[in-house]
Amino acid sequence: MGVAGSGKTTIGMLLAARLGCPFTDADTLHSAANKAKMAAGLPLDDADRQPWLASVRAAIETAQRAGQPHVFACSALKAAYRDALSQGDTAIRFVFLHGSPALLAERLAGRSGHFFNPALLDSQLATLEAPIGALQIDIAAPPASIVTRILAALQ
Ligand SMILES: Nc1ncnc2c1ncn2[C@@H]1O[C@H](COP(=O)(O)OP(=O)(O)OP(=O)(O)O)[C@@H](O)[C@H]1O
Ligand SMILES: O=C(O)[C@H](O)[C@@H](O)[C@H](O)[C@H](O)CO
Repeated sequence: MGVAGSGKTTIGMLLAARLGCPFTDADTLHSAANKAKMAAGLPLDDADRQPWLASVRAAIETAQRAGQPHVFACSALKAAYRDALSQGDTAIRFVFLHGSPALLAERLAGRSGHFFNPALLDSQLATLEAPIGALQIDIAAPPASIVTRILAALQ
């Protein structure tokens, strides 16, 4: 979890590869309307996110039925969103990727071919409710070392 540009896709894919398990990016579950809204520079609100989070929760339940580890990348910015995703299941671990606004803006500016409008970073940071008790990882390090840290902490 984390705001746009924090590396959820990059780190999540690498983590899943290291775990030898599937990876799901919640970005692939957004409706066309949500993607168009973000591309137009408008932040999603609770009502926009509700059906999307329900889809992510459904994907989590499918993964649980498969009975193997699964890595999800999802912004999950508010505590209520994380509650909707985990439904109190403590086996679902959240990894919070956090970094300075300047580094996040630099990462978003360096990325192309993505529907997310970098101008929305401020709203992402304003919406973010940092999780208490979750594993918190500084995104300044290279991806491989971030993944090594996450693996060590999750064991
Ligand atoms: N630790 C890192 N070091 C250097 N570059 C990174 C790191 N993590 C991610 N990046 C780069 O930063 C950009 C944003 O990363 P990524 O797309 O994975 O973020 P994200 O959180 O999935 O974003 P979004 O929520 O908008 O999909 C990408 O260009 C990626 O290659
Ligand atoms: O909750 C949200 O506002 C959205 O999930 C965004 O965070 C984007 O999906 C993503 O970060 C950009 O690709």
